[in-house]
Amino acid sequence: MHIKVGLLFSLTGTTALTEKGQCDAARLAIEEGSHGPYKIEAIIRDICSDPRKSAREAEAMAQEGVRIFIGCYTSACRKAILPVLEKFNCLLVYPTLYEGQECHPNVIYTGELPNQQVYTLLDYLTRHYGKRVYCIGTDYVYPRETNQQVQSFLRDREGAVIKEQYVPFGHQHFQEVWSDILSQEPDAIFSTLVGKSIIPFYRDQQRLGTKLKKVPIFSPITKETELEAIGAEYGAGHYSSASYFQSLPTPENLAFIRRFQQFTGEKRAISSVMYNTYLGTKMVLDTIVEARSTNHRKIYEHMSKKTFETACGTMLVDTTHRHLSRPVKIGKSLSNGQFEIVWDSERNIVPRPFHTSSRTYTPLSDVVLKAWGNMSEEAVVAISEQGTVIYVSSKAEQLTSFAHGQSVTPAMLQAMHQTFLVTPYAEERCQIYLVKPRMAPAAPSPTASRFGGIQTVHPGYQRELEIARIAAQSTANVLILGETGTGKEVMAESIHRESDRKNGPFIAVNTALLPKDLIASELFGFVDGAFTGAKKGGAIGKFEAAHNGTIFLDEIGDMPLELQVVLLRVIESKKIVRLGESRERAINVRIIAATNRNLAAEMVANQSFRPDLFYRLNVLSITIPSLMDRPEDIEHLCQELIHECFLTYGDGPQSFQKEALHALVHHPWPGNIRELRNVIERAFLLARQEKSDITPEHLPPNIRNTDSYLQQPARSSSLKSLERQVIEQALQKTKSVTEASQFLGIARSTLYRKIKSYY
Ligand SMILES: Nc1ncnc2c1ncn2[C@@H]1O[C@H](COP(=O)(O)OP(=O)(O)OP(=O)(O)O)[C@@H](O)[C@H]1O
Repeated sequence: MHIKVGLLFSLTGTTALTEKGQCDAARLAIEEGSHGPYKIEAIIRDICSDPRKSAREAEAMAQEGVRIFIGCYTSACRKAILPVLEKFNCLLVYPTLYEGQECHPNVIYTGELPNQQVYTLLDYLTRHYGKRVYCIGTDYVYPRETNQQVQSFLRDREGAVIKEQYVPFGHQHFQEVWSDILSQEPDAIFSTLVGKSIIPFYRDQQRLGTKLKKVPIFSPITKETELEAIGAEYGAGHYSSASYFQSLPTPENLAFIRRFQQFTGEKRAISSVMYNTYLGTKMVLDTIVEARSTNHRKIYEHMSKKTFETACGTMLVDTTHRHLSRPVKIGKSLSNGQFEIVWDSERNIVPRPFHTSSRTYTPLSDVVLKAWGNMSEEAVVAISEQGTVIYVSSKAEQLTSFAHGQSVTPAMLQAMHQTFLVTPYAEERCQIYLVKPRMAPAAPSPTASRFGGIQTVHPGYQRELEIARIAAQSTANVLILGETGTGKEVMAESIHRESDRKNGPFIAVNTALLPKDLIASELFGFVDGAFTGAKKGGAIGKFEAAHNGTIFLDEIGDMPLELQVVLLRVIESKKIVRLGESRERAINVRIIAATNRNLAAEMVANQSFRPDLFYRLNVLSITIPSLMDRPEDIEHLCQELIHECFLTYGDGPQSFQKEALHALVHHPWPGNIRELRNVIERAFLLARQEKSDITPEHLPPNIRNTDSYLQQPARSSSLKSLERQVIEQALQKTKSVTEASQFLGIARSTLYRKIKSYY
């Protein structure tokens, strides 16, 4: 089958300097590929850097049956052909770095986006040269849009664009611009000049003397091809960023350079726009062969499931944004026209075509991180997408020796994970790590505290057990707080068993599991005919059933408001009224309530819990720490749980292999003891069948491999949840919203708004 591919490049015109090389790169990909049953014919049209000509040529080619286009260097040319792509159902491979803000269903973008290229460059610039930047660009959409992002990036880092200057396409005289730059004394220049203007701009700097030479030019555009045109001696000492540089020493790149130079018969410079064009053409042609289709939707569907091994690392098409997730490097130009790599992301940077703010945190988030860093037992480190430390708490500084502004390599991260217990929080533009020293798992020691069925060596939890002991000796209502699966019900039952009521009933009710309209009848009972469907003869409720004993109200935060009023009355009057009856019945019941939510914060946020009921229940409050916060308890819990399994099943393993226990102790256990229990029971049954001890092979892979942290999902997915935890802690530690807002260092109104957004 014959497929015509339209190559839309400027072979004349101001941007021909860059686009000729792109055209050659596309031709190489077409020539050297093996295209199965397809014969690929390249049709080349010179679009002369002219948007109207681009649209005319594209339309004419589409009428001749072209459905795949490659090229359109400037955004103006790309935008001009979009209606043609839509009209004829065509696909454009757009292989050029650009300003983003687009995700067109007929385009696949294989050039770099500002978040991949410009932010990395600016990050490097501000770290090495300063924060006052002079922007110079050609007057069209790419430079203007990009400079808005530069403005925002610098503003977020207390820097500034001291001037934005634009010149028309093809502008050649830069003396005035340079004297202006000289008078402004910037720390660096950010250039988005394209085409022929680049040559005099760089040359004039050299000519105008040594003072100017000291100001480095950072440009996403000026690469090997442009340096070749400028003259390498004029272009040394400046910076650019991209996935690809000709100087990359990978075998794939060396082979690519050889093939390219053989193909063109010239020993000429190769730059990233050329490689991105080669890559985009190859990706689309390989996909056409695989998908057996030239339909743009099918091509994208196939492409977005694949990874592509390239001369600069593995890349993949982002399934939502049609751009490439890619590694990025920063190069400093040398006097031989090549770039020395001075920074490498060493991992892919995901594409974010739509610019919001480059800022990693909102001001509140900064405060939250600081508050978290100050009050938490954990050390806190935040690392930007570009691999720079953007926040490090003082604890983290001591523990990890990371410093603010430092570049962190994957090897350094790996070392951190191996040395410490690390919980990663994936944030949109950064990773936050909560870091703790790995504690040697302590066997229950003489210092272990026991209360009912609970044993702990964790000092914080031991203090909570003291409160539980006081609760057992009193009749006060108790509120138990803790994440799901931490053992709130076990705690409630232990209080009951240790109290004078131990011979009375212990009745547990999970309000969240009851249908809303049945909670009242379940709790307070009902008489014959009280409501449609009511059981004949009526029934007593849980309160009456718990008479002279304890009622455990789990998930109390889910109780509807109207029932909270009734519960409050019951607590105050110590009497209940069955549904359908007016007679009051005296009851003697101790109430223990539990929740994994923050009732105090919910009261403030949306009044979904009555403060008077909260204070009635919260006479004594016990907080159960999550298992992640008390790893020293895990080993004895494992021993207890395996023993329990042994008693249940009558035979089976009674111990763990050392490696298995090590893996269990070092897992973060987001599901707490409930998850630990399930894992141990499963491992017990597998080992029992093999008549062996529990070994790592009996554990699920994510637990077995303690170093598999890179694959582990972050325990919490967003900074928002971290922020929420900090705010909840602040509300718990303080007596009012005003005090909490002072503690956090934010306005009271901001705190109210934040709380409202969580619930
Ligand atoms: N100290 C403990 N020793 C052994 N097993 C425990 C202990 N604490 C809790 N468990 C077990 O962990 C599981 C969860 O406990 P429990 O139901 O008390 O947690 P919870 O905090 O009330 O959970 P949820 O919030 O989901 O209601 C149960 O299987 C329980 O037997």
